[in-house]
Amino acid sequence: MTIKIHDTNFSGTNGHSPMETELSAAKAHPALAKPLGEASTQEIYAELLSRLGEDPTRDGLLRTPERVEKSMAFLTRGYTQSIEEVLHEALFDVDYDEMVVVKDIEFYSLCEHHMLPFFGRAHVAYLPQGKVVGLSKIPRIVDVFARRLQVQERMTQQIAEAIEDAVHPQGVGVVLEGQHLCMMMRGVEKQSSWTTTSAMRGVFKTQVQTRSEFLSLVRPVR
Ligand SMILES: Nc1nc2c(ncn2[C@@H]2O[C@H](COP(=O)(O)OP(=O)(O)OP(=O)(O)O)[C@@H](O)[C@H]2O)c(=O)[nH]1
Ligand SMILES: [Zn+2]
Repeated sequence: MTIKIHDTNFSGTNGHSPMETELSAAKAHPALAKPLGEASTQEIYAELLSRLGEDPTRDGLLRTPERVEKSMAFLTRGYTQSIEEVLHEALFDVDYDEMVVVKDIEFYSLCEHHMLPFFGRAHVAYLPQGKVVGLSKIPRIVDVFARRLQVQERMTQQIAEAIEDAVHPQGVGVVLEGQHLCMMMRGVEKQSSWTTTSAMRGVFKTQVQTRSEFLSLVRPVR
């Protein structure tokens, strides 16, 4: 099964800034009957292990809260990064007006509904008009948005917006193909379904030929 969602029009902004994240984290969640007070993140993970029926004091689990805290910080490090930092001024004035395509960029993200991984490949293209971006910065932009709690549609749009804002090209095309563990190891338990999302901007939206060239170059296989 493949779900294709094209030109989705999510109103999401460019993710949350660290400041916004702090603010929203400070609000009490309805599931929290009592404030957690001074509990540290590691204490909360230890408590979680206990509530799952485990013994957090057994040898194998003793350092698990510490490891999970570190691992979650890595998996969500996009909240502490900005596109400006990542670009690091790697924008160059180059007189090249043919399509630039970086395809098969692997990504790993976490779905915001279950906090389970979804992962796959991103294909990114743009048609410059006087400015190009350092090639490595394109996968870096993908990672800034992947390393947050996401839905695939919003992530697709955020990547397109970031490229658009950085190089003001004639157009941008982004296709993401992902597999969601929340649909594989739980829930509907479908092992072979891939979700394809796309965001087409500028001439990638208005010119069928440009869009077709992009899609034929990336040839999503599924
Ligand atoms: N559109 C979209 N949906 C997603 C994404 N990741 C996970 N989901 C879906 O989010 C939905 C959450 O649905 P709910 O009914 O609230 O949660 P649930 O009971 O756990 O749903 P099931 O997964 O069907 O068991 C599910 O349909 C997931 O497949 C994503 O990136 N985009
Ligand atoms: Zn999910």
